[in-house]
Amino acid sequence: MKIEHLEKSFGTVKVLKDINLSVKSGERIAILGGNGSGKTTLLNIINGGIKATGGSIDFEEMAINHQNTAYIMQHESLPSELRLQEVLALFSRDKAAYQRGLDLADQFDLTKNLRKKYAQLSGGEKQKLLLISSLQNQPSYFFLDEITTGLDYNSRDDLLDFLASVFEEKQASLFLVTHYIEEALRLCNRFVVIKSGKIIEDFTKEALISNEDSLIRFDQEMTAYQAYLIQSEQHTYKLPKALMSQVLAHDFEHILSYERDFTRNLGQIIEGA
Ligand SMILES: Nc1ncnc2c1ncn2[C@@H]1O[C@H](COP(=O)(O)OP(=O)(O)OP(=O)(O)O)[C@@H](O)[C@H]1O
Repeated sequence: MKIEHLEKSFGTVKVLKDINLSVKSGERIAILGGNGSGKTTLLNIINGGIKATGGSIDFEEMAINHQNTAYIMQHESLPSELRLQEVLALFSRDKAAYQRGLDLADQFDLTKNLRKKYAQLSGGEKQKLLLISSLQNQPSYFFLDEITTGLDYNSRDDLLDFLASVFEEKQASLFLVTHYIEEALRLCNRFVVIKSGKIIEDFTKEALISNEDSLIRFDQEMTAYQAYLIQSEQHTYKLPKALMSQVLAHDFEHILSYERDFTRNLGQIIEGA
Protein backbone atom coordinates (compact mmCIF):
# COMPACT_ATOMS: atom_id res chain seq x y z
CA MET A 1 0.00 0.00 0.00
CA LYS A 2 1.26 3.44 -0.85
CA ILE A 3 0.06 6.56 0.96
CA GLU A 4 1.15 9.80 -0.67
CA HIS A 5 0.80 13.38 0.55
CA LEU A 6 -2.23 12.45 2.62
CA GLU A 7 -4.03 15.28 4.38
CA LYS A 8 -7.07 15.58 6.59
CA SER A 9 -8.82 18.69 7.81
CA PHE A 10 -11.79 19.01 10.11
CA GLY A 11 -13.26 22.40 9.18
CA THR A 12 -10.33 24.75 8.97
CA VAL A 13 -8.10 22.65 11.23
CA LYS A 14 -5.58 20.44 9.44
CA VAL A 15 -4.98 17.37 11.64
CA LEU A 16 -2.92 15.28 9.17
CA LYS A 17 -0.24 16.91 7.03
CA ASP A 18 1.63 15.41 4.11
CA ILE A 19 1.58 11.80 5.33
CA ASN A 20 3.73 9.48 3.17
CA LEU A 21 3.92 5.80 4.00
CA SER A 22 4.63 2.62 2.03
CA VAL A 23 3.34 -0.52 3.73
CA LYS A 24 4.11 -4.09 2.72
CA SER A 25 1.70 -6.94 3.34
CA GLY A 26 2.53 -8.58 6.67
CA GLU A 27 4.05 -5.47 8.22
CA ARG A 28 2.89 -4.76 11.75
CA ILE A 29 3.01 -1.04 12.34
CA ALA A 30 2.70 0.73 15.67
CA ILE A 31 1.34 4.23 15.26
CA LEU A 32 2.66 6.19 18.21
CA GLY A 33 2.30 9.77 19.36
CA GLY A 34 0.77 12.03 21.97
CA ASN A 35 -2.94 12.70 22.51
CA GLY A 36 -4.54 14.46 19.58
CA SER A 37 -1.56 13.92 17.25
CA GLY A 38 -3.72 12.28 14.57
CA LYS A 39 -3.20 8.54 15.09
CA THR A 40 -6.86 7.48 15.11
CA THR A 41 -7.65 9.77 12.20
CA LEU A 42 -4.92 8.11 10.12
CA LEU A 43 -6.17 4.64 11.09
CA ASN A 44 -9.73 5.61 10.13
CA ILE A 45 -8.66 6.90 6.74
CA ILE A 46 -6.67 3.75 5.92
CA ASN A 47 -9.55 1.46 6.85
CA GLY A 48 -12.04 3.53 4.88
CA GLY A 49 -13.98 4.85 7.88
CA ILE A 50 -13.44 8.48 6.87
CA LYS A 51 -12.21 10.26 3.76
CA ALA A 52 -8.98 12.18 3.43
CA THR A 53 -9.19 15.77 2.24
CA GLY A 54 -6.02 15.49 0.16
CA GLY A 55 -3.43 13.06 -1.19
CA SER A 56 -3.95 9.44 -2.18
CA ILE A 57 -3.87 5.84 -1.02
CA ASP A 58 -3.07 3.08 -3.48
CA PHE A 59 -3.91 -0.22 -1.80
CA GLU A 60 -2.05 -2.26 -4.45
CA GLU A 61 -2.32 -5.96 -3.47
CA MET A 62 -3.86 -5.19 -0.07
CA ALA A 63 -7.51 -6.06 -0.53
CA ILE A 64 -9.01 -4.72 2.69
CA ASN A 65 -12.71 -5.43 3.13
CA HIS A 66 -15.23 -6.12 5.90
CA GLN A 67 -14.76 -9.88 5.69
CA ASN A 68 -11.01 -10.00 6.19
CA THR A 69 -10.56 -7.14 8.63
CA ALA A 70 -10.59 -6.83 12.40
CA TYR A 71 -11.30 -3.26 13.34
CA ILE A 72 -11.44 -2.44 17.01
CA MET A 73 -11.71 1.10 18.18
CA GLN A 74 -11.11 2.80 21.45
CA HIS A 75 -14.35 2.95 23.52
CA GLU A 76 -16.28 0.85 21.02
CA SER A 77 -19.50 -0.59 22.35
CA LEU A 78 -22.26 -3.03 21.42
CA PRO A 79 -26.03 -3.03 22.08
CA SER A 80 -26.42 -3.40 25.84
CA GLU A 81 -29.12 -6.09 25.66
CA LEU A 82 -27.08 -8.54 23.56
CA ARG A 83 -25.77 -11.57 25.45
CA LEU A 84 -22.12 -12.52 25.07
CA GLN A 85 -23.04 -15.70 23.22
CA GLU A 86 -25.33 -13.74 20.90
CA VAL A 87 -22.52 -11.32 20.07
CA LEU A 88 -20.31 -14.24 19.01
CA ALA A 89 -23.13 -15.70 16.91
CA LEU A 90 -23.95 -12.35 15.33
CA PHE A 91 -20.38 -11.56 14.34
CA SER A 92 -19.31 -15.03 13.21
CA ARG A 93 -18.95 -15.58 9.48
CA ASP A 94 -19.96 -19.24 9.70
CA LYS A 95 -20.44 -22.11 12.15
CA ALA A 96 -16.73 -22.82 12.46
CA ALA A 97 -16.08 -19.17 13.31
CA TYR A 98 -18.75 -19.32 16.03
CA GLN A 99 -17.09 -22.41 17.51
CA ARG A 100 -13.73 -20.61 17.41
CA GLY A 101 -15.38 -17.73 19.24
CA LEU A 102 -16.61 -20.08 21.99
CA ASP A 103 -13.14 -21.63 22.29
CA LEU A 104 -11.55 -18.19 22.54
CA ALA A 105 -14.11 -17.18 25.16
CA ASP A 106 -13.03 -20.24 27.11
CA GLN A 107 -9.37 -19.35 26.68
CA PHE A 108 -10.06 -15.84 27.99
CA ASP A 109 -12.08 -17.09 30.94
CA LEU A 110 -15.40 -15.79 29.66
CA THR A 111 -17.35 -19.03 29.44
CA LYS A 112 -19.07 -18.30 32.74
CA ASN A 113 -20.39 -15.07 31.21
CA LEU A 114 -21.83 -16.54 28.00
CA ARG A 115 -25.39 -15.67 29.01
CA LYS A 116 -24.61 -12.28 30.49
CA LYS A 117 -25.80 -9.19 28.66
CA TYR A 118 -23.20 -6.83 27.23
CA ALA A 119 -24.22 -4.12 29.73
CA GLN A 120 -23.53 -6.52 32.62
CA LEU A 121 -19.92 -7.21 31.61
CA SER A 122 -16.98 -5.40 33.18
CA GLY A 123 -14.90 -3.00 31.05
CA GLY A 124 -12.17 -5.58 30.54
CA GLU A 125 -14.67 -8.34 29.70
CA LYS A 126 -16.29 -6.06 27.11
CA GLN A 127 -12.91 -5.41 25.53
CA LYS A 128 -12.06 -9.11 25.40
CA LEU A 129 -15.43 -9.83 23.81
CA LEU A 130 -14.83 -7.22 21.10
CA LEU A 131 -11.49 -8.82 20.29
CA ILE A 132 -12.85 -12.36 20.27
CA SER A 133 -15.76 -11.40 18.04
CA SER A 134 -13.21 -10.21 15.46
CA LEU A 135 -10.60 -12.91 15.95
CA GLN A 136 -13.11 -15.73 15.48
CA ASN A 137 -13.28 -14.85 11.78
CA GLN A 138 -9.49 -15.19 11.35
CA PRO A 139 -8.90 -11.79 9.76
CA SER A 140 -5.82 -10.89 7.71
CA TYR A 141 -5.84 -7.16 8.44
CA PHE A 142 -5.96 -5.75 11.93
CA PHE A 143 -6.75 -2.16 12.87
CA LEU A 144 -6.47 -1.96 16.63
CA ASP A 145 -6.84 1.31 18.50
CA GLU A 146 -5.82 1.26 22.18
CA ILE A 147 -7.24 -2.19 22.66
CA THR A 148 -5.80 -3.06 26.05
CA THR A 149 -6.95 0.03 27.91
CA GLY A 150 -8.96 -1.14 30.92
CA LEU A 151 -7.61 -4.69 31.00
CA ASP A 152 -5.96 -5.96 34.17
CA TYR A 153 -2.28 -6.86 33.95
CA ASN A 154 -2.67 -10.59 33.52
CA SER A 155 -5.46 -10.27 30.93
CA ARG A 156 -3.36 -7.75 29.04
CA ASP A 157 -0.33 -10.00 29.14
CA ASP A 158 -2.39 -13.02 28.00
CA LEU A 159 -3.98 -11.03 25.24
CA LEU A 160 -0.66 -9.72 23.93
CA ASP A 161 0.81 -13.22 23.99
CA PHE A 162 -2.21 -14.49 22.15
CA LEU A 163 -2.11 -11.74 19.51
CA ALA A 164 1.64 -12.24 19.05
CA SER A 165 1.02 -15.94 18.36
CA VAL A 166 -1.78 -15.08 15.91
CA PHE A 167 0.55 -12.72 14.04
CA GLU A 168 3.36 -15.26 14.01
CA GLU A 169 1.15 -18.02 12.67
CA LYS A 170 -0.58 -15.89 10.07
CA GLN A 171 1.16 -13.26 7.99
CA ALA A 172 -1.40 -10.71 9.15
CA SER A 173 -0.96 -6.96 8.64
CA LEU A 174 -1.43 -4.79 11.68
CA PHE A 175 -1.96 -1.10 12.36
CA LEU A 176 -1.82 -0.64 16.10
CA VAL A 177 -2.45 2.64 17.89
CA THR A 178 -1.05 2.45 21.40
CA HIS A 179 0.44 4.48 24.22
CA TYR A 180 2.20 1.43 25.66
CA ILE A 181 5.78 0.90 24.54
CA GLU A 182 5.71 -2.72 25.67
CA GLU A 183 2.68 -3.43 23.53
CA ALA A 184 4.31 -1.88 20.47
CA LEU A 185 7.53 -3.82 20.99
CA ARG A 186 5.75 -7.13 21.50
CA LEU A 187 3.39 -6.91 18.54
CA CYS A 188 4.99 -4.70 15.90
CA ASN A 189 7.96 -4.77 13.57
CA ARG A 190 7.78 -1.14 12.50
CA PHE A 191 7.22 2.08 14.44
CA VAL A 192 5.74 5.27 13.07
CA VAL A 193 5.67 8.29 15.36
CA ILE A 194 3.23 11.12 14.65
CA LYS A 195 3.44 14.59 16.11
CA SER A 196 0.94 17.37 15.30
CA GLY A 197 -0.33 15.46 12.27
CA LYS A 198 3.09 14.76 10.76
CA ILE A 199 5.20 11.62 10.67
CA ILE A 200 8.39 12.48 12.52
CA GLU A 201 9.88 8.97 12.84
CA ASP A 202 9.49 5.77 10.86
CA PHE A 203 11.76 2.82 11.54
CA THR A 204 11.76 -0.95 11.63
CA LYS A 205 12.51 -3.11 14.63
CA GLU A 206 15.87 -4.03 13.06
CA ALA A 207 16.78 -0.37 12.71
CA LEU A 208 15.75 0.23 16.28
CA ILE A 209 18.05 -2.49 17.47
CA SER A 210 21.02 -1.67 15.28
CA ASN A 211 20.99 2.12 15.07
CA GLU A 212 21.87 4.11 18.13
CA ASP A 213 20.45 7.36 16.73
CA SER A 214 17.07 5.71 16.28
CA LEU A 215 17.30 4.37 19.78
CA ILE A 216 17.97 7.77 21.26
CA ARG A 217 15.12 9.35 19.30
CA PHE A 218 12.87 6.46 20.25
CA ASP A 219 13.83 7.02 23.89
CA GLN A 220 12.92 10.69 23.67
CA GLU A 221 9.59 10.00 22.03
CA MET A 222 8.78 7.14 24.35
CA THR A 223 9.44 8.87 27.66
CA ALA A 224 5.88 10.15 27.69
CA TYR A 225 4.47 6.67 27.13
CA GLN A 226 6.48 5.12 29.92
CA ALA A 227 5.17 7.74 32.31
CA TYR A 228 1.65 7.14 30.96
CA LEU A 229 1.94 3.41 31.56
CA ILE A 230 2.38 4.02 35.25
CA GLN A 231 0.13 7.02 35.69
CA SER A 232 -2.77 5.28 34.03
CA GLU A 233 -2.93 2.96 37.03
CA GLN A 234 -2.95 5.98 39.34
CA HIS A 235 0.24 4.97 41.02
CA THR A 236 3.41 6.94 41.41
CA TYR A 237 5.80 4.20 40.33
CA LYS A 238 8.41 5.28 37.84
CA LEU A 239 9.96 3.05 35.25
CA PRO A 240 13.61 2.70 36.35
CA LYS A 241 16.15 4.48 34.20
CA ALA A 242 17.95 1.14 33.93
CA LEU A 243 15.51 0.23 31.19
CA MET A 244 16.89 2.86 28.87
CA SER A 245 20.48 1.79 29.46
CA GLN A 246 19.35 -1.68 28.39
CA VAL A 247 17.91 -0.16 25.24
CA LEU A 248 21.18 1.60 24.56
CA ALA A 249 23.04 -1.62 25.19
CA HIS A 250 20.83 -3.15 22.44
CA ASP A 251 19.69 -5.88 24.79
CA PHE A 252 16.31 -6.10 23.20
CA GLU A 253 15.13 -9.46 24.47
CA HIS A 254 16.06 -8.45 27.97
CA ILE A 255 13.92 -5.32 27.69
CA LEU A 256 10.93 -7.34 26.63
CA SER A 257 11.21 -9.77 29.52
CA TYR A 258 12.09 -6.94 31.87
CA GLU A 259 9.03 -4.95 30.91
CA ARG A 260 6.86 -8.03 31.13
CA ASP A 261 8.14 -8.84 34.61
CA PHE A 262 7.88 -5.25 35.67
CA THR A 263 4.31 -5.01 34.47
CA ARG A 264 3.41 -8.29 36.10
CA ASN A 265 5.05 -7.33 39.40
CA LEU A 266 3.35 -4.00 39.39
CA GLY A 267 0.08 -5.81 38.76
CA GLN A 268 0.64 -8.00 41.77
CA ILE A 269 1.47 -5.00 43.92
CA ILE A 270 -1.73 -3.24 42.86
CA GLU A 271 -3.88 -6.34 43.27
CA GLY A 272 -2.38 -6.96 46.71
CA ALA A 273 -2.84 -3.35 47.82
N1 LIG B 1 -14.70 14.31 13.82
C1 LIG B 1 -13.83 15.26 14.21
N2 LIG B 1 -14.17 16.56 14.13
C2 LIG B 1 -13.32 17.54 14.50
N3 LIG B 1 -12.07 17.30 14.97
C3 LIG B 1 -11.68 16.03 15.08
C4 LIG B 1 -12.53 14.94 14.71
N4 LIG B 1 -11.86 13.77 14.93
C5 LIG B 1 -10.65 14.14 15.42
N5 LIG B 1 -10.54 15.47 15.50
C6 LIG B 1 -9.35 16.23 15.97
O1 LIG B 1 -8.23 15.78 15.24
C7 LIG B 1 -7.08 15.71 16.05
C8 LIG B 1 -6.49 14.32 15.99
O2 LIG B 1 -7.40 13.41 16.61
P1 LIG B 1 -7.11 11.85 16.73
O3 LIG B 1 -8.29 11.21 17.36
O4 LIG B 1 -6.68 11.35 15.41
O5 LIG B 1 -5.87 11.86 17.73
P2 LIG B 1 -5.09 10.65 18.43
O6 LIG B 1 -3.66 10.83 18.11
O7 LIG B 1 -5.72 9.36 18.07
O8 LIG B 1 -5.34 11.01 19.97
P3 LIG B 1 -5.51 10.11 21.32
O9 LIG B 1 -4.16 9.56 21.67
O10 LIG B 1 -5.95 11.15 22.30
O11 LIG B 1 -6.55 9.07 21.08
C9 LIG B 1 -7.53 16.13 17.45
O12 LIG B 1 -7.20 17.48 17.64
C10 LIG B 1 -9.03 15.95 17.42
O13 LIG B 1 -9.66 16.86 18.27
